[in-house]
Amino acid sequence: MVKEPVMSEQDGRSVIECSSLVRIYRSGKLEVQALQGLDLRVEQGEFIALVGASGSGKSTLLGILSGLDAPSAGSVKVAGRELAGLTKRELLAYRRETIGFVWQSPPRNLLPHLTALENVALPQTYLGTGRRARRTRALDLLETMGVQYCRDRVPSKLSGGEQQRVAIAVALANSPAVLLADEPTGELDSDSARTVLGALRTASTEHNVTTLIVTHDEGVSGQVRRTVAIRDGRIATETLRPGAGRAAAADPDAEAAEHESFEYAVIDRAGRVQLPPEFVQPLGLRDLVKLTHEPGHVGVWPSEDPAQAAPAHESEV
Ligand SMILES: Nc1ncnc2c1ncn2[C@@H]1O[C@H](COP(=O)(O)OP(=O)(O)OP(=O)(O)O)[C@@H](O)[C@H]1O
Repeated sequence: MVKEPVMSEQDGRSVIECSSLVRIYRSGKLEVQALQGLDLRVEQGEFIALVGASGSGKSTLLGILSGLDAPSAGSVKVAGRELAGLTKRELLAYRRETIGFVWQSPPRNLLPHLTALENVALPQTYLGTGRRARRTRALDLLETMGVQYCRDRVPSKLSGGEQQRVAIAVALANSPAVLLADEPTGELDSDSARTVLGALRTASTEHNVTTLIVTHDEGVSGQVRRTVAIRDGRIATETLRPGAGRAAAADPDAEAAEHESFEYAVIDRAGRVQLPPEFVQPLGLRDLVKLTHEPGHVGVWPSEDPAQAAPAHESEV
């Protein structure tokens, strides 16, 4: 089966492009705007964490990206395809071929009466892959995830962490362009969570799959290079950690860079920027702030006695 190219018409590298995405839930006279004009771009091979308070719209976004839900307005392109125009049949093919998904709850990811090997082989039948090739690929994926010893066990005989690693192998079975994971470590102890995060990273690097993880777990968000924070249905801030995810032994700069991180705020089309609390609270910024033009950046100052206060926020422009 021929897949659409993993390419955006816009810049040739973005695998996920959400533009002014809106999702409104209606029940009776009530309306909830779960996504309120969200913009997000994720490049080929990126490994990112999506964080945000409960109700901020994370699951809604994942539902749309996975083709299970549709936006009320706006555009969402994955692997170069606009999802809004796809028929039901095309969406089914999209879910089977372009997206791999890992849910929070380990039992939800696997069929209980099939062994780990059979679970990983199953999705490949949708692509018409032959029996021997399915088995070979399933064994390879279980090995990559470090759970080949689980191949003949059914899910009830696996730990939560083992089930999640088998689930990642299932998600990779059809070589998706994008791997989506909704709180994949949410029900695991910290050791298992670390192993599963490592397995996701392996999936991303060895299979070159663009990976987006929704998480509340700071152990996860603190270790990925790019963390995107969603607030009230929009991307509010981003944190970039240049060294995160690089092996220190292989890269002498990685350890130093791991301690360095930059927080970015999103500036919308109207020029609005939402400053994160850790920038606002220490200086008691409220109501009116003073803006100054500085060479190459903008200063944001408390409005009272700005000459004596340190700049509250400086950003390169
Ligand atoms: N099917 C639905 N019908 C009506 N409102 C919904 C529906 N699904 C989500 N919502 C509302 O949309 C908003 C965003 O919900 P969403 O589940 O996307 O948030 P979330 O960030 O994933 O939250 P959590 O971290 O608790 O899972 C919330 O106000 C929620 O109550």
